[in-house]
Amino acid sequence: MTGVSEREGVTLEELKKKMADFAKERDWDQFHSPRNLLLALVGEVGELSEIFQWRGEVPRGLPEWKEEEKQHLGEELSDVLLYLVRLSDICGIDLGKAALRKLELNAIKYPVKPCEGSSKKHTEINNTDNIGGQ
Ligand SMILES: Nc1ccn([C@H]2C[C@H](O)[C@@H](COP(=O)(O)OP(=O)(O)OP(=O)(O)O)O2)c(=O)n1
Repeated sequence: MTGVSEREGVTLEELKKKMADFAKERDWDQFHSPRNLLLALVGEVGELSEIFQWRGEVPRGLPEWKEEEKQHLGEELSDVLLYLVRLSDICGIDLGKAALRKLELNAIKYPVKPCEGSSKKHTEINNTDNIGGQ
């Protein structure tokens, strides 16, 4: 597609505003209800999954993928992000703040020492252990 901007440092606030403008200009606020947005989000997660479906595990950075395939991946990831941002906005959740808080909670739930090198769920971790490599 031509005339599509590519810029670094985009913020959630900016995406939120652009989605709100996009919907308003089209008189689509009526369709952007929490439930509709959630279903749209899940649909896009399905489309994202299809890209990886049947490929088996793929190496980080997707070195074997064609440029068109990576562009398609970027589009589906963006659909997921945009619906997530919009859903959060419509529900009155500040997604940036909520995500920062969640990161802090994650750090408490998964302290470095017992979790290092382990993919165990927090419910299986004994804080007095240094599990290492499990
Ligand atoms: N009611 C709608 C419909 C679309 N969009 C926006 C958000 C998504 O980023 C994108 C989704 O558009 P499509 O439903 O056309 O889905 P795709 O872009 O994935 O196209 P396709 O399903 O043809 O692959 O458009 C929106 O905000 N509200």
